[in-house]
Amino acid sequence: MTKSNTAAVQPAEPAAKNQLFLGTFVHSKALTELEYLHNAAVCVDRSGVIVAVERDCDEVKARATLLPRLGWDEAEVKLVIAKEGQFFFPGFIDTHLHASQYPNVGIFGSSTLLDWLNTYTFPLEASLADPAKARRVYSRVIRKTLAHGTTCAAYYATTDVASTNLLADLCLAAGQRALVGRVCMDQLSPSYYRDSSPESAVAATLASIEHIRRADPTFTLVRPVITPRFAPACSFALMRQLGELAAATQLPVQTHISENRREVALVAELFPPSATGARDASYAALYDAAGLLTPRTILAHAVHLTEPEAALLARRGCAVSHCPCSNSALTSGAARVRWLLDRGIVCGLGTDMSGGFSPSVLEAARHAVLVSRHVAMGVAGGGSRGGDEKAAEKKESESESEEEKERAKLSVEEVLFLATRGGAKVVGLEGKVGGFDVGMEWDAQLIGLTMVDDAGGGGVEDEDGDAGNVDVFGWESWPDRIAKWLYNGDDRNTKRVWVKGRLVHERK
Ligand SMILES: Nc1nc2[nH]cnc2c(=O)[nH]1
Ligand SMILES: [Zn+2]
Repeated sequence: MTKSNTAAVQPAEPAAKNQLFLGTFVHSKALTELEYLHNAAVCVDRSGVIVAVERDCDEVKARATLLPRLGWDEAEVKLVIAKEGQFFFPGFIDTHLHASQYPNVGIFGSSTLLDWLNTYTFPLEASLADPAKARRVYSRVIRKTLAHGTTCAAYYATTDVASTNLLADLCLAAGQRALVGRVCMDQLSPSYYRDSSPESAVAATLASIEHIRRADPTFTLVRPVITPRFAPACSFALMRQLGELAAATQLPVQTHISENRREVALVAELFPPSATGARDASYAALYDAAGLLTPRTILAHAVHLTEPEAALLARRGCAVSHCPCSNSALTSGAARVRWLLDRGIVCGLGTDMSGGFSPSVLEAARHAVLVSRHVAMGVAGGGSRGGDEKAAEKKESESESEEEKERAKLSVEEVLFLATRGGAKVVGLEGKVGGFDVGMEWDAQLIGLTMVDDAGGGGVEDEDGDAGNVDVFGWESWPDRIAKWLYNGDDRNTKRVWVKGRLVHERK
């Protein structure tokens, strides 16, 4: 068994004190609805669990009635107040990103998926077998994503077990919730970056699972995730063995599906149903034949799925990670999120660094809005479809009513749902994170927007000269403020971030 190059790091300590948060809280109530709690109080106990949500409650009232009701000694309570222009929002959940590709963010030229992997991605990932480099990269990606409000991330590491384990250790130490996957791939990649057999890939996966189990025995913060890279890079024997491992361990699975048209064609060519027993030559049927479609499976992209494939995913209870920045950057196509949701498929958002060019889920959310507009405009295909298909699609989109096209558009509320509660469901944490309900854990961010003062300045927010892009003049409604944040916000607006009640990032 491969040893980690670090001693196991203990899980992050919970917050030392009970905490009282006061101010405005905004979270998703449903897919299309944000709830605004003004002058509210949220109490979070030492274990990081929300034990009370009280409306119309200022500090005086909280001290007089709320804290005594909870039996909390007020001297022992840490108080956090959102100021004017600030609000608490659930932490973001990035349902798909490659920690190992972080150094390449923004570097993709005009490549598309298959040449991008060979040119940019495999060499970088392979180089992270160097423990010092892995530590530098992984420490940075955790700090960077936390600074953007990502409280939970579904990470791909690399094929290297020691550095995969290090990523898990570093997440625990930093207090970031994470799914950490050791990447499996035994074909069609360079010889310097490939598992030598299905058995060695499974053994390496088990080694990483056992390491994470030792480091966080209850998987409270960090969980292993079984990670076949994608079908073209895995033999059917490997996919099947990983499917069996998923069944035996009940662990989550993450992989990619139908991202790019050439990839889809390659899958059909590499895996004829006669060789796999799949019901047809589709990508989804192949994964199903391997036992990889489970209610704990996260499938990134799903851009080019067919109707029967979507029905199969829905039947198996799989979730989709929509990665709009990546799909646009690599010219993969425009995923039809409304279409997926209409078919009962759970969706969340992924940055897919470094196919995606940004570590920010907020960026992914605004691109999800824009990509949905492209779907509405009938430019869903992208990539390399043939003439006949294009013509068929044109006809189809012309026959859709204006109303139907309009439905493809995602709203501000919807993409923020996908970034929080939707993502929580994708990673198996529904009811635990993603909102501010009693019984959920305090994974949250304090967002600050710049309140423009009478002289047209940015008040105290401007003191450091780096207050961000979001100016609020005071006449905006709360939905207007949220829209301004969605379209113009960045990490400068993310003032503080908590995971399970523990402060894990503070913008100085
Ligand atoms: N976007 C993306 N797609 C993939 N398909 C297989 N590997 C990858 C990857 O690293 N990124
Ligand atoms: Zn990916």
